[in-house]
Amino acid sequence: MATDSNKFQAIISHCKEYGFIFQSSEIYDGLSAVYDYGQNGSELKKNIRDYWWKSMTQMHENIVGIDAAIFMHPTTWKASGHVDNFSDPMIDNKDSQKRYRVDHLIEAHVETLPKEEGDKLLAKMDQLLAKEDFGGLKQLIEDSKIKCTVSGTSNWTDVRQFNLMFSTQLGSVSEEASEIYLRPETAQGIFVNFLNVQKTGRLRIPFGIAQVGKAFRNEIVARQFIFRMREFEQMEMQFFIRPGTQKEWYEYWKAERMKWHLSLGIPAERYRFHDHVKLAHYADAACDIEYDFPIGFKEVEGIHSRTDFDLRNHQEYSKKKMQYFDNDLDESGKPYGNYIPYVIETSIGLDRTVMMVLSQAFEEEDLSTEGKPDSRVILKFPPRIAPVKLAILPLVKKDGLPEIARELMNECKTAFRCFYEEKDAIGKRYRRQDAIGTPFCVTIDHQTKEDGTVTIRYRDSMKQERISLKAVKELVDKAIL
Ligand SMILES: Nc1ncnc2c1ncn2[C@@H]1O[C@H](COP(=O)(O)OP(=O)(O)OP(=O)(O)O)[C@@H](O)[C@H]1O
Repeated sequence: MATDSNKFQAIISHCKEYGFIFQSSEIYDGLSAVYDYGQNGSELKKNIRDYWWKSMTQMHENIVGIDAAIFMHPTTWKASGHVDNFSDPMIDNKDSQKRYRVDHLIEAHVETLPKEEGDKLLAKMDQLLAKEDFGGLKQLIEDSKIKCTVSGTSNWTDVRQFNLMFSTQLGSVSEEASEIYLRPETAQGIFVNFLNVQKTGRLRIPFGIAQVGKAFRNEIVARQFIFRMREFEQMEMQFFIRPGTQKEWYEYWKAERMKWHLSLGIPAERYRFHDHVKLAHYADAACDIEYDFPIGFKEVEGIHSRTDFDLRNHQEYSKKKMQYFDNDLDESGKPYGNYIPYVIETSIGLDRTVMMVLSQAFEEEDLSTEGKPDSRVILKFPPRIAPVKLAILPLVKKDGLPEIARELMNECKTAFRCFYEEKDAIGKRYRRQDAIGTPFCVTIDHQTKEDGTVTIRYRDSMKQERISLKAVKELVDKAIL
């Protein structure tokens, strides 16, 4: 049985064993902080992505989706501030050559201290980070006698900024090639297309543009499975509003996004808001939605009031107008006229959401009865995001049972993902489905031939009942709505 402290490791092993997530290029000993999704992981991820997409676009008449390229004109990243600002303070240990993000190094040390002392240190660190006082941060690390985990020494370099963007060359001949970046966020693809979408879609403020796609960051501390990756997916939505209305829309989206999280069946006490004290260069208000992972409360989603920072800067750097004409009337009866819209952003990591859903769903149940030890590992996914919705299992491989099962398979597989299996005892087959989170199993047996009923077995309660073969599809359809 996994205790709380090793639940994280148990989830990682389970993900590998059941085809959810593998280390990238594992046969070459892997690539750090890069992961591949296997047959079940990619279905789970796709279902979460689809659920987010649908709740943003289909369920909001004033939000549309786009799919912008990963590569963008390099000036994009100057205008957005990423070339100058997208960096973290780092420090290297001279003996081990190991590089640390300063805040992570101090936070790890704080965990070894009594609470009061730790809190003081964190408060001091936050102050110095806010002032970008790198000399002060180095002093704090030295005064606190923080040691490198590899060399065990306190032989530190100065604290320096380290840009997190990956760059590469565009063009085949090296002299002509120009340096471009792999996007570190998807948001800028939305901003540069703001007018294209607004005009062609005849959209009126307030409206939103949503996008899902890969983002790349050269993260330094990268040892938390899919929580912090170098290549990951973001699901972002930029909501364009009239200047001066940002407070109410910020509150609206905070509430709306929390509703979405709760709709995943995760109880409210596993979430909390964390308001930012130190704001990013583009924001006038910001908070995170944090989930209680096995590694503690951590950010899953950010909600940011981005002002007109991005559009204004793109206007300045591109020399193209980024304005919207608002012909609604203000209080004095005049049209609001031309302005650069303000933006509220909701930005959620798809991979972190996968990790959240896995953390919430993973359970090891003790099913021992007197004298007979037994247990099962189960993933209690909400049916709508489970990789497989229905397992169809003929009791035996003969007597016409596989034929009936195949017929059911043909009826259901166009509507949702099913899994067909004839091999092994039925109990074993049920357990394998529990381990990948299949909410329903249906067994076709000899009685099916007589009265057209099947046994349906529910994953969470393990209860079984007989229902009509004809009712199976509708039952699953309803559960995944
Ligand atoms: N390296 C990463 N790996 C996986 N997901 C990430 C990573 N960086 C960011 N995300 C996801 O993208 C979302 C929005 O990105 P944002 O720039 O706000 O993150 P962040 O504040 O830099 O995150 P963190 O403080 O954890 O580095 C985050 O809430 C997170 O879910």
